[in-house]
Amino acid sequence: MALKNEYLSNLLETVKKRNAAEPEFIQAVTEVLESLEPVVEKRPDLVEAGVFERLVEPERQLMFRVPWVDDQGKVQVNRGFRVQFSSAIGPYKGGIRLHPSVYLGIIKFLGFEQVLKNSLTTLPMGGGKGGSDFDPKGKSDGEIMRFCQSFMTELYRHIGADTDVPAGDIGTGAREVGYMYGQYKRLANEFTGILTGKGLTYGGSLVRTEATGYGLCYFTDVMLKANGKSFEGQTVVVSGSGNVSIYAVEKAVEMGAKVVAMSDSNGYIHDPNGIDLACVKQLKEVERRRIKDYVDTHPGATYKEGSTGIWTIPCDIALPCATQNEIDKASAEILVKNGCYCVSEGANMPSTPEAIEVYLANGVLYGPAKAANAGGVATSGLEMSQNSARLSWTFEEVDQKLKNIMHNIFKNCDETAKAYGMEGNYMAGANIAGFLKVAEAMKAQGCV
Ligand SMILES: NC(=O)C1=CN([C@@H]2O[C@H](COP(=O)(O)OP(=O)(O)OC[C@H]3O[C@@H](n4cnc5c(N)ncnc54)[C@H](OP(=O)(O)O)[C@@H]3O)[C@@H](O)[C@H]2O)C=CC1
Ligand SMILES: O=C(O)CCC(=O)C(=O)O
Repeated sequence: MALKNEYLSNLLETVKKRNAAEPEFIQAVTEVLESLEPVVEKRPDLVEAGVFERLVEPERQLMFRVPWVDDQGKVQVNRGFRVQFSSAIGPYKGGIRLHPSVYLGIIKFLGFEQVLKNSLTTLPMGGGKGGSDFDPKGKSDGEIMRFCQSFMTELYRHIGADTDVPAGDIGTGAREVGYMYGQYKRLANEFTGILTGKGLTYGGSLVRTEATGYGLCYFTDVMLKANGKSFEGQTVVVSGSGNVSIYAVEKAVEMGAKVVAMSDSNGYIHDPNGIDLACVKQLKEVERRRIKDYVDTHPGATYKEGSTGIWTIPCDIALPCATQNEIDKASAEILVKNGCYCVSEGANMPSTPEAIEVYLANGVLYGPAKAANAGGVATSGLEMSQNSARLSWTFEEVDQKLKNIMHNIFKNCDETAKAYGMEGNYMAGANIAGFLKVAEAMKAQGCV
């Protein structure tokens, strides 16, 4: 879809020129600017205040050397990033991705998405993202610890409980957060909530581990019900087998669905009897093995190489929970042909623009990532509140708050889409609603 509004079209051209080598960032900005066309018509005051130009330029981008020593005594050097995108509505907030594909463009697209996502949660959090091209796969515990300590040795001077609060993302789980927290504490000589996703023994929140996957299902459930459907008795495919995927499967099954497939970056398993989640948890969370090992103990299941083949498995509901652009146009068409009527995104930007066009053209219920996967960062916000108040809420308390937040996000996306004449287009609703809160704050705070 080409931008019709000349002002936004010119702005997008500038973004493309300035960030020419960052296709993921351009993709994320293009989608949002397309959704914001009706806002430009209605809100000339925001154009006057230069909000749109400022929204697409990060407040600060940090890049740094991360030297560490491997188990052979050899010095290794990785590149670290933190993009502090927007502090309009609160301290920068967003995860840290450790994956060999990480470069500035990936961190910028994730930081940009995070600004609008965090706004949708209604909690006071700005947007940021960090990471490194470090590959945790195959590394020993000692190597992971030395890397995390070195990463934090530079990052610590840029973050703080009221400045910037990182968390986990791909490749960064409880173990990595623990090592980073320990190093921060040692360098800063203070025990404050500068990271979320912490262990329960040192300031973490109950439900944070489950939050993104559970939140995805709470959002999807309310979206389905608003359209006369539910998870009950439905066949579901969930890509990935990491943190988001595992807890999305757990909650979808609890809500009555049958999940028949999961994947990792090497391939996917299909278990027509329903995935045995206890086995996946043991393989992935405890033993850190590959998903293909599942079939060794489940003869009724099959394994195939190549992660995108998972979308050829017939399903009613697809929950992409692995990585960006994992569903392209061809995969989206296969999903629709096989009867899939709902795609709800646990991963960040897992659908290409062409795939989204296929969903919208075929009336697929589409839950966009920045709304559907906001439960993780929302619960991080709840962890920050508990840390500030120096108390801990029960599992039930946090879970209920998470559920309320996800239901409100859906309501906000739904009502905003209707108000702008795009009923049922939750992507437009999410982009506009997320933007408006940030935009009002930016306007109120002047040209900064
Ligand atoms: N953790 C959180 O709270 C939140 C995460 N997200 C998003 O959810 C997604 C998953 O994150 P999370 O579960 O935390 O990460 P994990 O590292 O726990 O798991 C990632 C999963 O995705 C797979 N994967 C990663 N890269 C690729 C790739 N290029 N192709 C195919 N599969 C891949 C991994 O397989 P393998 O093991 O082979 O690499 C693994 O199964 C990401 O997009 C993340 O940004 C969004 C909101 C919050
Ligand atoms: O919990 C957080 O702060 C970050 C979660 C995250 O990285 C995301 O929402 O993509």
